[in-house]
Amino acid sequence: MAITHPSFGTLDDNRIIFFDTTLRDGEQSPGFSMNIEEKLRMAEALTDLGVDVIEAGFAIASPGDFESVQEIAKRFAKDGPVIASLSRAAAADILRSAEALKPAARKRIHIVLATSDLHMRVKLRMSREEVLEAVTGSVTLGRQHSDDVEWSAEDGSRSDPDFLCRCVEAAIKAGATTINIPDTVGYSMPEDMERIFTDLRSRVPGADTVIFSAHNHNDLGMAVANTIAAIRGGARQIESTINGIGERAGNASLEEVAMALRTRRDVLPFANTIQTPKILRTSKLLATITGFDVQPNKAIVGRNAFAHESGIHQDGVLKDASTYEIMTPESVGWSNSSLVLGKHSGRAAFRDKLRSLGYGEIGDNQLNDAFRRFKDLADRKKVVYDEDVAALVDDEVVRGHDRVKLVGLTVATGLGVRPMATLALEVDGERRDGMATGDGAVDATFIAIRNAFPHDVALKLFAVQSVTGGTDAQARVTVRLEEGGKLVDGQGADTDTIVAAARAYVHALNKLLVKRERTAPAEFRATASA
Ligand SMILES: CC(=O)SCCNC(=O)CCNC(=O)[C@H](O)C(C)(C)COP(=O)(O)OP(=O)(O)OC[C@H]1O[C@@H](n2cnc3c(N)ncnc32)[C@H](O)[C@@H]1OP(=O)(O)O
Ligand SMILES: CC(C)C(=O)C(=O)O
Ligand SMILES: [Mg+2]
Repeated sequence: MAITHPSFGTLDDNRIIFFDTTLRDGEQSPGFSMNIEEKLRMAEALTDLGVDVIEAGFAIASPGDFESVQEIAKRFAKDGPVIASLSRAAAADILRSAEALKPAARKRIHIVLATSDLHMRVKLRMSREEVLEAVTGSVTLGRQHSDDVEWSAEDGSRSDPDFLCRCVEAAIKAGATTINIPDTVGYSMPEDMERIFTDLRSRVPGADTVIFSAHNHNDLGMAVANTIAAIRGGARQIESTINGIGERAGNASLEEVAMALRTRRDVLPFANTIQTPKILRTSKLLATITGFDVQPNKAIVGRNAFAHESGIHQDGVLKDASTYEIMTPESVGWSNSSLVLGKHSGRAAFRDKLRSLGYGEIGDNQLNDAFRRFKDLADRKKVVYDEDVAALVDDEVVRGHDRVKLVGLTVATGLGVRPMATLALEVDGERRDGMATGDGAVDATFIAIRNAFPHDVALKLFAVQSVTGGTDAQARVTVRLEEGGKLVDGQGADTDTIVAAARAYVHALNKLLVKRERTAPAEFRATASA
């Protein structure tokens, strides 16, 4: 049966709404925080990917979160996806979300309140009656600020079914237009999930006037299976994240749900707006921004997702790829461009490669900067692989607003020699030089950065990965810095591991500066500096 929704109009019963929470639940995982520019970049990529709703943040959580939601709302002031902000069942939270969302063309206030006996007793210290009153009060207030209100029953899957029905009924009566039943701690089995939605839809008065939504966590590795089960039970909105990032073991991964729906249309006859060929580049952009690659065997976007090494499989794939591939690599964005890039390639080939990798919308300035860096890389590397190009362009996009830039680095090192680094930074346009010796070339480089731009932080993680194979491969370095309990990750890629390390450190430093500014009291924010 078709349903009418304030943000989407009339929706066919087989239409699945993709609600992306990479920027909210995804960002809640340690080390995954993003600055405003990075969130805007991700929001644009998610829009390009075709998601229906972007949960941009939790407006009351910090001044920075408020600003991120507001900036994303401004970016989509004329059209675009529905922009959502999370709120507890508290007036201050709801008003803060409403304020941040004001500029958006389409907005959603998302209100959450736990309904399981455990959470109500231990965490909220509220009785069932108090929770019911809070559902009614908060959703009523939400509706005074937006036609589109989502109500979530935190820990819904572990809640008493009868009480959950009463809460959902109260939320619908107060005007909620989407009802989300999260499996907050990833406890459910698929059959539980299907039953929860079937029961609610058959038992709650008014259930046929709202959209039911599933939000599954992956603590037992069931998030995607549970999401599919929820759809079978009647959920028509699914909440997921790119690469499955999120609290603890993460959320259902958007790319896995989208490809399950596409690949198994025979048993899942549903429609959605996800442009699956854009999946890989969105996944890679997130990995570049956060500094965390997915594991090689990750479904859909892992390096090995379409790789075949054993002879029998290779023989099969050579005869007909469908013997061992249930979807084509191109359908999720792995390149099918036959052009091999190298030092003799020009702008046309570079642009073609970017298009085939899904970077259709890149601006001229970014293209020119990326092309310059590509030429520089091609001088040092025989073949520039797709992964190299993606690392290089994403690096360019992510670094666009940095206050501190690495402009020069020389390192002298060797057997029996104390390594020495000499470097130049540009800080807000002003050149600063630094020089230092250290226990190793990386140590010397990091001390030289601190000499050029004094700051007091702790290095918590230093990790090196190779972007492709071979001795001329680019190294991708991740650096985690800590300041006053705040953690940030920076990333850098280069054929020279020390240069990649310096880039990663400087990237982390820039994130820290943004974080410092975002959390400083308003009167200090204009003047905050290192
Ligand atoms: C399942 C989820 O993912 S929910 C979203 C989780 N995300 C986050 O928490 C990230 C952002 N959070 C924050 O920045 C902070 O926790 C804030 C700003 C929201 C609140 O900070 P504080 O005021 O210092 O409270 P603190 O975090 O210590 O405790 C949470 C309080 O909210 C209450 N609370 C928790 N959930 C809800 C809710 N849904 N509705 C109303 N109150 C709630 C708790 O009972 C607790 O209240 P108490 O201090 O009276 O015991
Ligand atoms: C805020 C809610 C939807 C949530 O993230 C959860 O319960 O996991
Ligand atoms: Mg969650």
